[in-house]
Amino acid sequence: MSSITPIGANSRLRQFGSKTAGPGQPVYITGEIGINHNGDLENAFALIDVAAEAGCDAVKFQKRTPEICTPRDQWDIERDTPWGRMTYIDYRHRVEFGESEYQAISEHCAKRGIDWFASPWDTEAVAFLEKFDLPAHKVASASLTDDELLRALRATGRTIILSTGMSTPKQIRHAVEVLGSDNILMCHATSTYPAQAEELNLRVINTLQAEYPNVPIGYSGHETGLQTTLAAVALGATFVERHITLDRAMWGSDQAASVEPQGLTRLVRDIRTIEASLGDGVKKVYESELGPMKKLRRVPGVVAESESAETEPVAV
Ligand SMILES: C=C(OP(=O)(O)O)C(=O)O
Repeated sequence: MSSITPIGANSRLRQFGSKTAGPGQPVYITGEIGINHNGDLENAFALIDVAAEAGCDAVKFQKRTPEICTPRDQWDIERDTPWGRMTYIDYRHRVEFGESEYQAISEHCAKRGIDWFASPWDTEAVAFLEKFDLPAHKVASASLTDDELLRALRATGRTIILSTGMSTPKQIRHAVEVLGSDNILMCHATSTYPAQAEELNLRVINTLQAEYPNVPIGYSGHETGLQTTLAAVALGATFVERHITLDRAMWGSDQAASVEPQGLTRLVRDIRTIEASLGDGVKKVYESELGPMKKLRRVPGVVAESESAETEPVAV
């Protein structure tokens, strides 16, 4: 059980270690390493460095217990891999990090000043991750209907990010009932790799905001390119996650739909610009507009002090 105290029922803010995510807070940006490290700790360190240098708040991994997560009839199927021909279950072990590797990852992240967390895909993986003092856990879209996993995650008391790809509104409602809404942040997602623009349906971010007013809403993107993730931020996403890779041509199922180092740097920079530009929604006349106003406005009009903030802030 964690020592983290929830910010409180009905608050739309969520704690991620020393950082806070939610409306009015900087977008919490996560570089999803997933299994793009290909089981190699040096690749993981290099990806952590890339995310830290780009200005991400966190990196994320996926943690599976291969014997639980791999259907029994798939175990013995052989496949070619960069490490030679091997059975699928051996391959699943090959790309999974154990305790000593995650200890090294913890130390490396601390050195680089970046958080890490993971999506556990089974309850043993939850127990494994609880050995580390993580800022959050994530429910992958594929796990949204796994009540046993959701209950184990709720019991940790940590912030839970719930991804909603491949899920119906009814399934999402049920998952929120199981997890409780006080400690979750929900992500809109489309679970295709790469996802097509026509199927991103970014306005669902606003649909979720309306249905879950006390839950911060974020975006977990699997598209190629960056524009649509920036659009998600403009629509009010308070959390963003994108897969990251050292090189899209590397071996592995998620590499091609991942963002490379240069793209990640641009993405973080542009998210910060967009969040600064969204403002508070209160219409006002800026000091910096007074000069141009004097030069350009033929009829000065009357601006009383009380008129400078006529509108209410827009709730996002
Ligand atoms: C697959 C994952 O998430 P999403 O559904 O957001 O892609 C994950 O976090 O492991």
